[in-house]
Amino acid sequence: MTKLVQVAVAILIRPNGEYLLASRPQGKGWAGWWEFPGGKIESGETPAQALIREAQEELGITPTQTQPWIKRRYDYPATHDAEAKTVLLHFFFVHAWQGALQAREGQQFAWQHPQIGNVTPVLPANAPIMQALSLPPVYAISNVQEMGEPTFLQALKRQLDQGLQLLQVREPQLDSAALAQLSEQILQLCAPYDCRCLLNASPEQALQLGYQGVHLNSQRLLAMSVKPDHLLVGASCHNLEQLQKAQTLQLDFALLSPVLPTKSHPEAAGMGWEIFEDMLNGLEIPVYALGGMRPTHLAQAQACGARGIAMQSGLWQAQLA
Ligand SMILES: Nc1nc2c([nH]c(=O)n2[C@@H]2O[C@H](COP(=O)(O)OP(=O)(O)OP(=O)(O)O)[C@@H](O)[C@H]2O)c(=O)[nH]1
Ligand SMILES: [Mg+2]
Repeated sequence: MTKLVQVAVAILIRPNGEYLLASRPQGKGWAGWWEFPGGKIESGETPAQALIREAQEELGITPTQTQPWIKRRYDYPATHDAEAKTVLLHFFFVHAWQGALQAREGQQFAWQHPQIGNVTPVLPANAPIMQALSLPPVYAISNVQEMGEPTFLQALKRQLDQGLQLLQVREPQLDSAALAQLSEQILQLCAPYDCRCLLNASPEQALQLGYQGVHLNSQRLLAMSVKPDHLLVGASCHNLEQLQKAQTLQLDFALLSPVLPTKSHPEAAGMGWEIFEDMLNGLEIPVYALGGMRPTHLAQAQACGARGIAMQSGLWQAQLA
């Protein structure tokens, strides 16, 4: 049996989503590969304590604002410069720190744009983490049906000004002419911003109306056999079977709902955070929590391993409060 190594990993992240990678120094296994700063948890240490110590030792900084994220297990084979081992990686976001970055182990640093990583090779255990980081923490869902078009468009503009980067247009009440007209307005409003829009419909409809992505409901997900080309693809899931299907198809992300009870689906009880966390354990596809979410739930969702939260009324209402 290979040994299990527990590791604390620091994702230094800037408000615009850029994150820091470092090259593994000569003399360590997998030298030259890119990784997040971090290292082995010593006996008697919590993962959060190890995170601070490793940041001080490797980077000369002290994290002041941290947030636990995904835990990930990975089996490394033996290589020319390292023995076989299984790692349990405890990823943390580090949003703020004291001190200036220093390469205390002779490593190189590279800040990465979330959608345009430009250093390779990155340690293989990190591939799903980079996929998740290419998506923003908040996924908005439109609500023209309840708010009316002018109020919704105003609220959308305010969210775009505040940095919204991912939007699902979901208006099943509209006929195709009304949907085309609304889509044109939304896409025009979003165009100057760094915000990707997905249509909740078929991939053909999404492409035809000029969207960058499609959001599949669970029925469309189950009927699909290959990921549609040329689109960012998300899917709504309500159980493990659907999550696994989304992962097998290599979709870009999934939603899992309902986590908490919600006004839009009053008949459904929420699964709660514990079951939500269990369902995400071991999955590689990025997942957003949906159902009763408000902006204040983000840290809780991420501590369960989610990429972030998806919100409909919780988002548009938050800014009116
Ligand atoms: N730091 C770090 N380690 C990672 C990442 N991804 C990943 O699989 N690992 C693995 O986790 C383990 C961390 O070990 P490390 O070499 O950084 O440990 P350390 O800083 O305590 O140094 P040491 O070698 O002096 O004990 C390695 O097996 C490494 O391959 C990552 O993004 N960052
Ligand atoms: Mg290290």
